[in-house]
Amino acid sequence: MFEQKVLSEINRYQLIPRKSRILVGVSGGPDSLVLLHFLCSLKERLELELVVAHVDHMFRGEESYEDYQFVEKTCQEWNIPFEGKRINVPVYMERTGDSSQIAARTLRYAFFEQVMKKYQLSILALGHHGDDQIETMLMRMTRGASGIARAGIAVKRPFLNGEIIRPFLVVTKEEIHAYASRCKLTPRLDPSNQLDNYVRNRFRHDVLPALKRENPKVHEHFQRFSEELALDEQFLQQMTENYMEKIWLSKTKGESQIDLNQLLMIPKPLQRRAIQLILNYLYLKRPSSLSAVHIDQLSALFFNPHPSAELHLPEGLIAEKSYGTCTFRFHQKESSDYSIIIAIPGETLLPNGYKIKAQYLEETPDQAGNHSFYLPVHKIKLPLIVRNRRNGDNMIIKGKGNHTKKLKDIFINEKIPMQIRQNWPVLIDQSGVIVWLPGLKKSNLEFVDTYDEQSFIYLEYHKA
Ligand SMILES: Nc1ncnc2c1ncn2[C@@H]1O[C@H](COP(=O)(O)OP(=O)(O)OP(=O)(O)O)[C@@H](O)[C@H]1O
Repeated sequence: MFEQKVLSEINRYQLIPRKSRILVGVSGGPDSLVLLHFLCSLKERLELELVVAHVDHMFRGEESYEDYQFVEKTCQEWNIPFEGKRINVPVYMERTGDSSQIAARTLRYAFFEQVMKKYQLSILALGHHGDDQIETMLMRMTRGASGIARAGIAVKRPFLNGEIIRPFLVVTKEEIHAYASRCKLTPRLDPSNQLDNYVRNRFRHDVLPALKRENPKVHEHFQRFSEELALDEQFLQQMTENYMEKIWLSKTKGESQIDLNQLLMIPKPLQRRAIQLILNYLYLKRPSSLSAVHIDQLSALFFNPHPSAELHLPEGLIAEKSYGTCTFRFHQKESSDYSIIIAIPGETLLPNGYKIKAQYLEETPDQAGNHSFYLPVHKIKLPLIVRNRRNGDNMIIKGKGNHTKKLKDIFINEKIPMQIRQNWPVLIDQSGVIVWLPGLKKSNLEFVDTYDEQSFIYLEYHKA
């Protein structure tokens, strides 16, 4: 039974203590409308205080405003305080360059925060369910996530002074729909959920049905895997931290040093995590500019039998190995040559005072101008690297005929002054193919007009 399943999940994780003050995020769709209905049924017994928040992201004109009015009216009928906001997400996307999903999420959570403070609520309840969990985990693993990033959506996690809870992860979409029709609820349906141009929807329509045919309770196994993985990761992280005191020889702002023998002595699965912690410390507030490639490069340096070697990392960080120690220091290069791995997602600062912002996109993008670039992941070999120009550089220009052009000629045609050319960023992939001359010319690798691409990297070039 639906109710029993959800109640035992609530008890198991102690999601809703008696007298909880809860904000329910209600889009008007089946999941969150059923969640609200279900929580209302517990209201008296658990002496709950419920408030509803709804955000109209203004993606679908009047139709999305009808969702707003629907949720507002339902709350009036069910006698629950309602807080709604219409936010022009498309305008925000234009200003920040964020994808529609990231922008909508950021603004929605900001509004949730506001309402929770206003009513002094400590719990935010959301309607994610078991199918969402499977899709999320498959998408993350397909994209190559590692460590804790492979775990799915948490049943409960800290938020503000309280928690976000998701009591429906234990049930499927079908079970929610059955509850809705049993209780004669008439939720709104978001047409974007039916479209096939989001990666998530492709997993939903193509992959999920096959898994459910194999085992209708597959969501329970994914849920268990996610929870076990999160616990294992937490434990391994704690173990790694316990070793760090022995690994660090000195930690100062200018220069830090580690004991390589100590690092190589700890269990192998912890070594990678220790390197991650070292890099997090060295880069202070910049962990987003780090990628798995840097960890690979560092462990290659540490494990290399040669007693001394040097590795140049982003933002001028140099790792210098000498026998049993490795010293890290930041250094401004005298030579004007540079070569930096692009952080995805993240922002990479360039020596010419600009930056490249990169993120993965799930939906099929629109065309971009000269300061942004949509790169289908399957067309290149990661990592992406930005470097200055080298003798003999040439690229295949996007456009009629896809002809090859020397960078030298592009700079001359575009009248770029000599002294600026040397520092101009050139984006290449791992095999050295020139992908983009940011702000100047695009290669033929940019997404053109096919709608069946899997996943994109969206790059933007701005002043830092
Ligand atoms: N516009 C919104 N306003 C308020 N809460 C929202 C909104 N969009 C999503 N939520 C909350 O976040 C949860 C997950 O959102 P998501 O978009 O992944 O699910 P959904 O399939 O649209 O769910 P639903 O069937 O409730 O519309 C929803 O169940 C709901 O609790």
